[in-house]
Order: sequence, then structure tokens, then C-alpha cells
Amino acid sequence: MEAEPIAMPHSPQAAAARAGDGAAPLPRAEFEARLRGESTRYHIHHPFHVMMAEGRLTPAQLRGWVANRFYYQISIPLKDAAILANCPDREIRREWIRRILDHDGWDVGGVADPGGIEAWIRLGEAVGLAREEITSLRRVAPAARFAVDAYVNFARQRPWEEAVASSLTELFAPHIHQQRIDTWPQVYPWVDPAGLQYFRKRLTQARRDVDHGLRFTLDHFSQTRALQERALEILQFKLDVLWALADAIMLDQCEIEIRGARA
Ligand SMILES: O=C(O)c1cc(C(=O)O)c2c(n1)C(=O)C(=O)c1cc(C(=O)O)[nH]c1-2
Repeated sequence: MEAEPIAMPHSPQAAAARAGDGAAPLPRAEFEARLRGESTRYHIHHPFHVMMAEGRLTPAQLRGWVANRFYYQISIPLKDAAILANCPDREIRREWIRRILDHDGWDVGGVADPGGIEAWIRLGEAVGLAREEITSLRRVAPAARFAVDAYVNFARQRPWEEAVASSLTELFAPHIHQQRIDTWPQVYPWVDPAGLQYFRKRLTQARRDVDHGLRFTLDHFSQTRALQERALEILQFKLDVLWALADAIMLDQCEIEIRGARA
């Protein structure tokens, strides 16, 4: 007897199968609403982020999050460079290249912005980490690396249009940045508020990025219903990356506490 073919969860074939043969594309507004509806699976709902927002993390746990998340910060420009490398469309590249400058920083004729990676290091210092402790990556847990690397590899290996769609979790990011700006001064008064500058800057940068990424995704993936399903599946993949990253960070903090208790 022939074995049933196994459907891989994150594949264009699986998306086409879910859409059903010949199903009409969803109207643009409905497609957008489906993408936005994925917010229920955003990492803002992860227990570690819920604890963070409620002020229930210890200083060591908050430091652990910042040190681990640094690996995401330094990987974002690699991911965006992979998109540029795969994209033959000059107009898209002109827009996309700003994302790399946002994180790496720039200096043109003496006018400079140190960029998001530097701002994240300053956030680390504001929570009590030494610069070297962050930049050496020695606090990054193996599973956190795996989660982030899955995102970079996706952008390297998949068509650039799919990698653009995978950035759309940023639709939901301004909410979580705003939440930190609003709650940290009350619940973590020991954190130097100057360190929150990263989140303040991302509020405008994320909105600009999402305007562009969403417009592109709605245009490109609306041609067929199967493509729309594929875009939704890609967004779910990226939500899984962020969820897995939060899992990895939470477990890392548990391991550190267990080691400390046994020492
Ligand atoms: O703090 C967060 O919860 C969060 C989430 C995300 C996201 O949703 O991917 C990004 C960021 N921050 C962020 O700061 C950032 O620069 C960023 C870039 C991207 C991306 O996929 O290109 N996501 C995110």
C-alpha cells in the first residue's frame, strides 16, 4: 500500500491545499483583516511577556531577556540584507535599505545616528548589563539562537517576496513597544528611563516599515487565494519564531535559577 504524502506545515503546497482548488481570492480588506487577526498569536500574549508587562520579572530575568534579545537585534540587518540580495526590484531596495540603516546606524557628512543596535546596548546598560556582556553574545541561549537563525535562514532561502511578508509581525510591534514605554517606569523604577529610547524610536520606524511591507504583501499575494493562504502561513511561521524565542528566554532564566539554587 502506498504511504500518504506528508503535508509539511509551512509549505506553498500546504497553503494551496488549504485554499481549495480554484477558490476566489479574498477581497483586499478581508485579506488584510485576516493578517491583522493573527495578532492573537503575537508574543505579547506569551507568559514571559505578560509577566514583563505586569512588572513580575526580577532584575536578573529582565537582564536575561535583553541579553538574549540582542541576538535578534543583530540578526535583523542580516535578514534585511538577504532580502536586498535576492530582490531585483530597485524601488523595493530603495525603501528596504532604510531598515538596515535603522539598526546599523549611519554617518553622512558629520550628521549621524548610532542606530538601533547601539540603542539596544544602551538599553542593556540601563538594566545593569555591561556592554561586553551583551556584545560577546555569551548570554545568548542555544534555543534563542536557533529561533532567530530560522528567521534569517528563511529570508536567505525563500523568495524575497515571502521574506517581505515574514516581517509583518511588525504590524503588532508598536503596541508592545508602547506597553514597555508606559509600564516600565512604574514597574521597574530601577531601570534608567534613558534606556527606553530604543522602543520610542521603533514606534515610528515600525509604522513606516509596516506601511510598506503591508502594501506590498496585499498587492503581491492577492493574485490568488492560494497565495493569500501562503502569506498567512508565512506570518504564522514568524509568529512561531517570536514565540519560540520567548520560550527559549523563559527556559534560560529557569535554568539559571536552578543552577543558582544547587550551587
Ligand atoms: O520588541 C518586540 O517585541 C519586537 C518585535 C518585532 C517583531 O514583531 O518582529 C520586531 C522588533 N521588536 C523590533 O524592534 C524590530 O526592529 C523588528 C524588525 C523586525 C522584522 O521582522 O524585520 N521585527 C521587529
